Amino acid sequence: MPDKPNLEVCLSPALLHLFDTKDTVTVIIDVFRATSTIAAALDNGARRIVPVASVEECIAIGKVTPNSITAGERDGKVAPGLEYGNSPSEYPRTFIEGKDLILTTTNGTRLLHMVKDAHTIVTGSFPNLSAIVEFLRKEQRRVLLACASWKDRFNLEDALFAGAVAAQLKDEFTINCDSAMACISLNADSRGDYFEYLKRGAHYKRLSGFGLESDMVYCTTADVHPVVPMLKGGDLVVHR
Ligand SMILES: O=C(O)[C@H](CS(=O)(=O)O)OP(=O)(O)O
Repeated sequence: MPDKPNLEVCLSPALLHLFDTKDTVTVIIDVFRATSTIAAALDNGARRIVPVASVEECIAIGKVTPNSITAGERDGKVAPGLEYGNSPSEYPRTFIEGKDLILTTTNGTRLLHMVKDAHTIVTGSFPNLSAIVEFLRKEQRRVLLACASWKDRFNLEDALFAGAVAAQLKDEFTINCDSAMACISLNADSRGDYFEYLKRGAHYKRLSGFGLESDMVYCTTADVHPVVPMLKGGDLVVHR
């Protein structure tokens, strides 16, 4: 019987250099809120998402891209010069269908640009949890679950999502990685009530200070946007 592929979890972009991303399927995870917003916008019909590192680049690309909107935040608030923010509820089908979303965020889009040599890069969040699990199951390739964390510091929500994925795949993959095991334990501790569990987290407290509790309810609701956002030629598009 062939060996089961490895599954590992990287808990912060600051630790990424310790992992071999070559030929992996790397799942970028930024539950609050970038990868949840990406799942929402693509499932609601965005043509593509262009993830960019800086606000300046976002504005410049927006200017030359027809039917596009510029969006993103810095430190949780809409960045000056951009039209929209990083909230999944800002992108219903009635608004985003057929448009290009040029997006820059503090943590999520930064990590997307850091992974260079993966075989495939996709983005994961609770709204597309089962779609990601099914995709990884079918791919049968080495997996890195990469947490965007918060400014390089460990965060509970990305680790919990990594645990929710790893727990479902643990019999089909080899897990010889303590961070993956720790994430699986977090997932068991949560008993599937992701929102309640994450209320204790620093990121929840910071974003609720901006009145963003409803966003966090959205971002912890499983399987409402069953898409696999995949990086192709620098854009995120729905994998079909
Ligand atoms: O908008 C968000 O949810 C965060 C903002 S902050 O870094 O927590 O202030 O950005 P993201 O890149 O989506 O983590």
